[in-house]
Amino acid sequence: MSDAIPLLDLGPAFAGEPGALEATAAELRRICETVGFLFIANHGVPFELVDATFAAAARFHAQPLEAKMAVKLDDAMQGYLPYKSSTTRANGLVAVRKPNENEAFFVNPERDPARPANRWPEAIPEFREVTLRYFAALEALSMRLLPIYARALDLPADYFTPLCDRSLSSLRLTHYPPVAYGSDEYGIAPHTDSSFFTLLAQNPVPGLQIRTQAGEWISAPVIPRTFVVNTGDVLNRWTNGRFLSTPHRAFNTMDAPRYAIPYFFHPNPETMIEALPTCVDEANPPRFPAQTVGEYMAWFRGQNYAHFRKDAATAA
Ligand SMILES: O=C(O)CCC(=O)C(=O)O
Ligand SMILES: [Fe+2]
Repeated sequence: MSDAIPLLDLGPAFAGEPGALEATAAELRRICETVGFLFIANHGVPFELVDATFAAAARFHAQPLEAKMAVKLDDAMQGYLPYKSSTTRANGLVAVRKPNENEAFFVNPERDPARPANRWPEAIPEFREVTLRYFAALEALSMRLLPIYARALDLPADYFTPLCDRSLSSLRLTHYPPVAYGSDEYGIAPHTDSSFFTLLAQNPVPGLQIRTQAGEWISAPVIPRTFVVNTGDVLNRWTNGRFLSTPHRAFNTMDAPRYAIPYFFHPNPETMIEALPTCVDEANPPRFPAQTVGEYMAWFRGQNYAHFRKDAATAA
């Protein structure tokens, strides 16, 4: 099953080898149109930084509940999301009623002085430095990927760059304790991501499953030193449905804790998501209403995080 999720080697394109950008973009186009999930190799992110971030996630979640509640999720969607307090409602897939069997900590970028800064766990001084360094590395990788996505869509290589250079991306550090799952229970229930794309560092503990176009759930293989990349709903809408946003879910079936450190890359909040010029024509009219990224995210978060549901109801 492992070849069901293709592997894309970024080495030649990132090295600027002649013809490599176009060849890599053509391969990315094929994968995004048919699978929506891929592994990337030679991405340039130092492995020590990935390991250090997994360690930071473990250290954060090992704290007493009281210390975690001191940095509880705020209105800017940063901080601690307690165990079983999110339900994957905005999934468009299955009626999920039970909360996810995980807890998480969200880190946001700190570049916008108008937004409140992240709140950091006081007892772990290195946590801030490590997670912000990881955030910066994945943001840099995302910006390097944009020309490949642009060429995959027959757009000028720099098309997405000014639309994504002040993104409100977010890093999630999730803890899935070992549990016996009942019916309708998941580590994280079937969902698509809201992102442009998501970069998920290869997990030493398996547990991610993706739903193929044929409707079958398959387990993602463990390929050391890669990232899993998947198209999110924003790019699915932007491409008028051409790039798939593929459903996935995760469980922890081991006896030990499982951590995941997905980075959700988003365009700038004011970027308007309406069918890209190369994804729409007379025979293929726009399928989604034009919406800014900010508007779309507000809706998505209202659906999935209990904390935001009141706001969502008033906004609706
Ligand atoms: O735990 C994983 O491997 C995937 C997590 C995920 O899909 C998410 O947080 O959106
Ligand atoms: Fe996801």
